[in-house]
Amino acid sequence: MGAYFPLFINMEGKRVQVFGGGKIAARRVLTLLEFGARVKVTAPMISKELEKLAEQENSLTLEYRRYQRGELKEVDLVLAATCEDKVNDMIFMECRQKEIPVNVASDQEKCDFYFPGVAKEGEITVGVTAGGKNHKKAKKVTERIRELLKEIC
Ligand SMILES: C[C@@]1(CC(=O)O)C2=NC(=C\c3[nH]c(c(CCC(=O)O)c3CC(=O)O)Cc3[nH]c(c(CC(=O)O)c3CCC(=O)O)/C=C3\N/C(=C\2)[C@@H](CCC(=O)O)[C@]3(C)CC(=O)O)/[C@H]1CCC(=O)O
Ligand SMILES: NC(=O)c1ccc[n+]([C@@H]2O[C@H](COP(=O)([O-])OP(=O)(O)OC[C@H]3O[C@@H](n4cnc5c(N)ncnc54)[C@H](O)[C@@H]3O)[C@@H](O)[C@H]2O)c1
Repeated sequence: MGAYFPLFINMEGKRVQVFGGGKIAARRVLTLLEFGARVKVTAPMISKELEKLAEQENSLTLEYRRYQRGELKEVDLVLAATCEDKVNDMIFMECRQKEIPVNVASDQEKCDFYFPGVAKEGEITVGVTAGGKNHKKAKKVTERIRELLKEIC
């Protein structure tokens, strides 16, 4: 497959539901909040990092429970980031059925969009992807761009 086109989306007020409240969810929620999204995290166990963030951020709500099949409604975007591949698959299938854009962190084949590495400084925003072919390189390039933006912006 060819490279994915970097579409820049207005996230202001968009309703994002994130399943899973661990390391990956925390990293991505932090980014989404920076762009004005309204985020709901649903998971039986939620990290301290997210709990702290929820105390400071009105746009972040936490729900301490498991995903329930058929539950999705009034949501613009879904991230499946639980540690259970089967659960992520079920979330993916429900989103497909309801035509809700979905990203499954454990399976690049089940992503309507990839989550990029994000470097942001003032009005400049850069999104980085290696198209699912090299996550570590995407991370390295993002870190270098962050340094560069700090220097020149
Ligand atoms: C850019 C970044 C954004 C972010 O996540 O915030 C990102 N992955 C990052 C890091 C990273 N990811 C992984 C490792 C562990 C080391 C390794 O495996 O090499 C590390 C390195 C680390 O964390 O140090 C593991 C991993 N990742 C995916 C799978 C499943 C699969 O490939 O099928 C698995 C195996 C899971 C497992 O089996 O357990 C899938 C995806 N990860 C993506 C994005 C999407 C496009 C990827 C691309 O552009 O190439 C894509 C395709 C879909 C999506 O999730 O959107 C962020 C770097 C930026 C930053 O850190 O600033
Ligand atoms: N895309 C990426 O960049 C990337 C990188 C590393 C790992 N991963 C994948 O992302 C996923 C999450 O990784 P992590 O390190 O954040 O895991 P983690 O163990 O830190 O967190 C897992 C979370 O899933 C929740 N969970 C478990 N069952 C659930 C259910 N039925 N409903 C809702 N939530 C449920 C747990 O309560 C916990 O909050 C894994 O599948 C991992 O393979 C992706």
